[in-house]
Amino acid sequence: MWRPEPLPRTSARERCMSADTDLRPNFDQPSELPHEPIPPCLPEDHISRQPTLLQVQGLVCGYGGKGLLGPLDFHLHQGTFMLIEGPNGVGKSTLLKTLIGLIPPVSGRIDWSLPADALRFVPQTRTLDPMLPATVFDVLATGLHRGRGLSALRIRPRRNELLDALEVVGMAHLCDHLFRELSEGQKQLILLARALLGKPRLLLLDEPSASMDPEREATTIELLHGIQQQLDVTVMMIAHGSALARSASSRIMRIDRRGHIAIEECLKDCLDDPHHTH
Ligand SMILES: Nc1ncnc2c1ncn2[C@@H]1O[C@H](COP(=O)(O)OP(=O)(O)OP(=O)(O)O)[C@@H](O)[C@H]1O
Repeated sequence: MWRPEPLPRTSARERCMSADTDLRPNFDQPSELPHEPIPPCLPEDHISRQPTLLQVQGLVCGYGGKGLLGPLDFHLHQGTFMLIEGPNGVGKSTLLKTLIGLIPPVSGRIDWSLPADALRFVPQTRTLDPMLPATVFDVLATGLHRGRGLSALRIRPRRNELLDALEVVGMAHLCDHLFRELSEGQKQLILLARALLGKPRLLLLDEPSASMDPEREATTIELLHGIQQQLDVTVMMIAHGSALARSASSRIMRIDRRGHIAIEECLKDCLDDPHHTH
């Protein structure tokens, strides 16, 4: 199974376990990074030389033609770990869904320079049908279907391949359980395993660790960080005030209550955007 090697550092879990609630961001003020950020494994000038995967210009997101967020201008380089933070209801999920085409933009441009099949979206579990009559195996198997249309019905997933994917997130023992009977944190891990099955080049995650205990959150963010660093997968992730998520990030997008964004670069040499505040 496609998976990163364990990262050569051990203190991330401790950092998360000891994360001070004072590190929670104030969205009206630039917040400080945790004291000991996870050291980047890529050379510092690596990311800025990477191709641009996404260019967003004048994007206004919203519903029924009414703007909620924006206009936004930003870009995303391959290999970036971008964290999206902001108060409840400012439109973080709306932004991700607009970027992947689930919600039409009110106005503006979204230019992807990688195929749709190279993206994987990991939604919040509460957006799923709570009565979904499927096992974990069935849910995971749908990760092999993307972009195949009706021909996906002919796919016979190999059990070992799915078990390997579950093993990566520590959930192999739940393979034959009903998905709806899992805890929210377990469901989040299954959805992450499902996304990884597709060997994505870009992962978009909507609060992937929202329902996890601190230790599982630390393991999950370490896994995502390893995937980004070692497999060159770009990550865009929404998380609420997670010190560990911030320390794993190379860019942090903060959305304020007015629907404006500020982007903080966490590696000096990826300062590729002269306009930090948009
Ligand atoms: N389908 C929809 N139609 C109309 N309004 C919607 C729809 N979905 C979400 N909204 C509204 O858009 C606003 C932003 O929602 P969104 O879920 O993007 O916020 P968020 O920043 O991700 O919040 P949270 O941190 O609580 O998850 C909310 O006021 C929400 O009620």
